[in-house]
Amino acid sequence: METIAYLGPEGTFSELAATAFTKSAERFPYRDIPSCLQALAKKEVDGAAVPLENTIEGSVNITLDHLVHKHDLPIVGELAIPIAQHLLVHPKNADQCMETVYSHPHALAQCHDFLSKHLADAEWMHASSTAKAAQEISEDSGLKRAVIANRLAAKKYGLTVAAENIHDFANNHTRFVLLSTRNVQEDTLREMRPHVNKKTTIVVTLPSDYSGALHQVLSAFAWRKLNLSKIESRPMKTGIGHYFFIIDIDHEYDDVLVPGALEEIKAIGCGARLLGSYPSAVIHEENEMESTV
Ligand SMILES: O=C(O)C(=O)C[C@]1(C(=O)O)C=C[C@@H](O)C=C1
Repeated sequence: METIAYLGPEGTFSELAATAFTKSAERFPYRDIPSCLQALAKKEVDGAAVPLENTIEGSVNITLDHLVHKHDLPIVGELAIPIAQHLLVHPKNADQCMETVYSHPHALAQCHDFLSKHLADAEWMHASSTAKAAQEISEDSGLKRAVIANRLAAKKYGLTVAAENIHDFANNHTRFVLLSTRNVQEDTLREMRPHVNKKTTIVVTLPSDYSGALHQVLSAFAWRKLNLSKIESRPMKTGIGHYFFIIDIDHEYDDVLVPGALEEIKAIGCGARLLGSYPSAVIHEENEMESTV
């Protein structure tokens, strides 16, 4: 893989994840997650690293929905990285009282307890990414804004860390997926961490709302002893009560078991689409991450 898209600007968690997936690829920042996926679909880049799920906040719906409704971009790798959130200020404002806290909505949500306790009177304002918030306050000390972002953004934009590790739960991780239309699985496997598992992600739609439909789908996995690590319903966007299911299977797409389960699901009238079968790894500690400064 030579080029990889990520949610920019430089210094986001997405850039940290893109670097952890592949150090050799040239990284290209995009303004939002749909633009990263669009860039890959239009072949402006070979890959895209996008967030899928956070320990505290749950699924990143914009990624899930665009992967299901708008594109056919295979997942070729998955990496969960530690998310340490810090409160950053412009060095000229180190001793000032801040009127606003600015960050990506997920970062603000991950620090809700801290904000309620220490910055309850400030306005909590959304930015397109943690690093975008950091970049903006670095350019104007008159803003009287604190941001929530990572240490990389603090270094990149010359900001002072006013409070460290302000996320509400210690084990804060975000799962990122690497998408690519190229067959890069072997490369990513080699570059990824030693503890690599194989996973398969599928999307299932039910033919109509009848009793036991989901039970029938799940039994196709149960009797094959295929463990599911996640099942989540999301709206089809066609009407209230219409859902699709994203299912993560703790197994590679082999010759027999997973294809057999998908055929069985289709035979009972459900839709089943493969989003990818890929290596999956976890980076537990922040000091295991490569810095990109
Ligand atoms: O704003 C960033 O730094 C991002 O990479 C986005 C994002 C997200 O979408 O959840 C990624 C990881 C963290 O959970 C916080 C924000």
